[in-house]
Amino acid sequence: MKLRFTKMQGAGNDFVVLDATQQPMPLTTDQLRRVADRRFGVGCDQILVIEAPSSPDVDFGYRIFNSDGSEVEQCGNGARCFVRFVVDKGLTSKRTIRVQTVNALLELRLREDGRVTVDMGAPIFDLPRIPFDPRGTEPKAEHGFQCWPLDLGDGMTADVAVLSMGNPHAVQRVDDVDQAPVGLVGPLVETHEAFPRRVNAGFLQVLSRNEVKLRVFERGAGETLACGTGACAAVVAGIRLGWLDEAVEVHTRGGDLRIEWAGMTPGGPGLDAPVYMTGPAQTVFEGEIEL
Ligand SMILES: N[C@@H](CCC[C@H](N)C(=O)O)C(=O)O
Repeated sequence: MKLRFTKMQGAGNDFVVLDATQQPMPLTTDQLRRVADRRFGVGCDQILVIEAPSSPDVDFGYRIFNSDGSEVEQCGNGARCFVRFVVDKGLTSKRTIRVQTVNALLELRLREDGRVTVDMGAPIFDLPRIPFDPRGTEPKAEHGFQCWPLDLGDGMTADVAVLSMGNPHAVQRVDDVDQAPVGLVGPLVETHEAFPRRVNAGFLQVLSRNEVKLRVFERGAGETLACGTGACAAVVAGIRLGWLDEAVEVHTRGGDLRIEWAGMTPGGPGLDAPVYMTGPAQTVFEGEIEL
């Protein structure tokens, strides 16, 4: 089977985008892994499949697969590439687009400057919905929000704030993100037994109340140059813990993202406020692969 694809990137988080709006594209886990493989395939962190809408309330369906072939609920950088793709391919003339993921409805807006703003919806703090099972551990509370001490074995521990942006995140604060042992600690957090569906592990360095550096060891993909939902989760956690203000520039290894959340703003909408993410989205090349 020949598969036409578009290679895209958003802040260095890279994607193979497949247009399944005309006909379904049911790829097996092995085929997804092959496409994502950087030596034997095209190479990417995630595969995005764009589908016809399942209801009149949305413009498109959108499925996301990690490079290990697992299907996931949400992908922030991917959502921005999604908009660029459907606009550039002429699949829509709209500039505000509604898409259905496996568990959420997203609203995406292509801006005049070419960047994309995504309404990522409200963060989820309810532990079973993340899902996170503290297994009897007591949390440490700061400003009414909690960090959970995870035992990582061999004398290692990590204090993580846990939340979902549609997909699960565990965020830990570090003094210097460039020196943080992301490759060692990331997989231990990702597969920790407290997270029954694994988790994305974020490492957050706070530079000021409006500026942070972030690295994320992603569930099912390893460390990526940027993670959009990871940036949303890290900023929301930082705001809830009293470290950050409402609008934050997030510097990742692949580029910058702007995250805004008014969930703790006095007189604001409260914890159900949506998170807004703005950042770049670019096509890199197009091609065909024989599977
Ligand atoms: N790169 C993404 C997140 C992709 C999914 C994630 N690895 C998961 O398993 O939840 C982003 O930009 O949000």
